[in-house]
Amino acid sequence: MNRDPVLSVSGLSVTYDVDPPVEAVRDVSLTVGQGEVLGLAGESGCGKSTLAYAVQRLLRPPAEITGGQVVLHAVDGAAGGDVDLTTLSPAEMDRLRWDQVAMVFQGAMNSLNPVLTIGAQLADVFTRHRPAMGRAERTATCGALLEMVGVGADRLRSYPHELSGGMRQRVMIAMALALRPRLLIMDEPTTALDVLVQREILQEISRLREELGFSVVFITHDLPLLLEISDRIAVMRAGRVVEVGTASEIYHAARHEYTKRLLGSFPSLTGDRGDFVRKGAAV
Ligand SMILES: Nc1ncnc2c1ncn2[C@@H]1O[C@H](COP(=O)(O)OP(=O)(O)OP(=O)(O)O)[C@@H](O)[C@H]1O
Repeated sequence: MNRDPVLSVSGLSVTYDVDPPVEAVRDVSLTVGQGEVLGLAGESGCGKSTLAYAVQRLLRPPAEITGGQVVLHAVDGAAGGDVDLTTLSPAEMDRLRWDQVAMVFQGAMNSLNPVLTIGAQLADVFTRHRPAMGRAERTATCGALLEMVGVGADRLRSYPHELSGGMRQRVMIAMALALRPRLLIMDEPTTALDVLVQREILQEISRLREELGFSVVFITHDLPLLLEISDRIAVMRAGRVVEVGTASEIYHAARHEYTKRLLGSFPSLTGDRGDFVRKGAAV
């Protein structure tokens, strides 16, 4: 399936300037299509998170982008055109983050402020990014967001400790989707949750993506999970993308030795080969 690109990463490299330097991301090129779920797989330490943080320009020293571009494409040739995120000033990037590209990371649910209600924290996104929005509309929008992720508007006045981990992670997803970003980057968003809650949240993300049409970069070391939820999968190893293919290509016809080894390391994938690839996924 051909989709218009939302994001194109080309030749991106990131080094941690320590002694000796760590080249965490090496010459990575990837595109994410509109409405696509791109899975990013690879074992711990291969550079997945560094790549995600680089795209969002959230890296801090000693990390440094040493080359490449991260282009966010314009919607249908809209004013302003394509933007290379690596060239934006911090203030320009602040405006764009959340608004166009949002991120949910593994520990996100623990980053909610314990002394503020869920409603106040959601409202803060609008106060900062949509200052013209009136109070009543803000409250209504925050309530609708909580409904959308299955938490319920009656939780607006709850404090984080009154919600389960799964619910708090849903709140973080609501926050990430608040401004209707075009791209959602999720770095192990459900890893800390039990399997049932994880599954419910993944179904919710799939449903929301269909409803709202955003694209997703989904990062995890859990390849079976990626095979189920992704349209395409990029496999990373030691900072490089070694293979990109549709979920079906990766599952049935992996070309790279490392991908085959990675597939082989999940016993559930090497027994009777079930129907792992998501129904309706691009082949
Ligand atoms: N602050 C840092 N200073 C030096 N090296 C770092 C730093 N942060 C990460 N690295 C190194 O960069 C490489 C990539 O790390 P990264 O966290 O991006 O990998 P990952 O694939 O996301 O791993 P995980 O799944 O465990 O989070 C690793 O070799 C790691 O040790």
